[in-house]
Amino acid sequence: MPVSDSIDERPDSDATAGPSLPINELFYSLQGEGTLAGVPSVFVRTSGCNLRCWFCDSYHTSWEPTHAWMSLEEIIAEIEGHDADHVVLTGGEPLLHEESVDLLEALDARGYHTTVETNGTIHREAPIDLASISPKLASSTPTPERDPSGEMPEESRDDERRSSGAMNREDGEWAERHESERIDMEALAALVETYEFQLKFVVTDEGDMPEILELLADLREVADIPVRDEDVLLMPEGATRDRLAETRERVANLAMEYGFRYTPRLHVDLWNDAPET
Ligand SMILES: C[S@@+](CC[C@H](N)C(=O)[O-])C[C@H]1O[C@@H](n2cnc3c(N)ncnc32)[C@H](O)[C@@H]1O
Ligand SMILES: Nc1nc2[nH]cc(C(=O)O)c2c(=O)[nH]1
Ligand code: SF4
Ligand SMILES: [Mg+2]
Repeated sequence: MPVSDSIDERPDSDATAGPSLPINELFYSLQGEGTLAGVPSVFVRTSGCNLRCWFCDSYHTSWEPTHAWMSLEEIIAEIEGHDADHVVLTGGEPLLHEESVDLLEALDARGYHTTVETNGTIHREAPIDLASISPKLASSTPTPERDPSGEMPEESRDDERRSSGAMNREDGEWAERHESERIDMEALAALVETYEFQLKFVVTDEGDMPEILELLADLREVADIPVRDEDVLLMPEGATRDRLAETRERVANLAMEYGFRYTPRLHVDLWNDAPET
């Protein structure tokens, strides 16, 4: 299935109105993750993703995408309505959309610092100040066992999802495609070579570590710039406070053991899984 199938077409009436993007939410918050954690930022969340992580905390951009089409002018006007000089472009997978490049160029021209949150499978040339890359490990694959009635915390269950056509993790429909697309070493190397970057791995337990080490070894082999251990961040898996309470100390200990950084999920600590946070 082509990636664009997960997103409805741009409305005809917008065809002459210049570039637009499918926007799931746009809000002001603190950067919750990574080296810029705590920095007041405007978040622009595009809809649509080429992957389907079973744990995705942005379900309505991946498994069941919803959005409003917004022109770049409308997006920029909303961003300028907030008193921030950092913008985080996220998703879904924001680099699926070539119009994300237009948006980043417009933001750069206005002097904003831009972070792009990406799964690392797509490289585009754009004025990106920080590429926040989160390559997906095998433990993200939506196998039939990893479904909301299993490992997901109770409060993230959503009966509506089950009755909707999009709720197809149980039959493993996406497992194969996710598994084959989740790592693109060429795109990953191009991203780290082009941009200031951080590699932010979602970790549940020790079982994730061999794959991280292997991926880093492969990347260091092909990339023509150094990838330092301090560029590598371990982030506990958890879309809710309750789930993070189970994972974060274990992941913090793994960061110390392996000499990588730990990143909290400040927004989850502060606001749990509330939208627009
Ligand atoms: C929703 S994703 C959007 C950007 C891009 N698709 C990606 O995966 O990097 C934003 C960030 O949330 C992380 N994330 C998503 N669900 C998570 C969860 N349940 N626990 C921890 N991190 C999660 C992703 O790994 C990524 O770093
Ligand atoms: N506060 C806050 N910080 C974030 N950093 C990355 C996020 C994302 O979803 O990409 C995110 C988010 O959703 N909220
Ligand atoms: S790659 Fe990002 S947006 Fe896509 S399903 Fe995974 S966590 Fe969600
Ligand atoms: Mg988020």
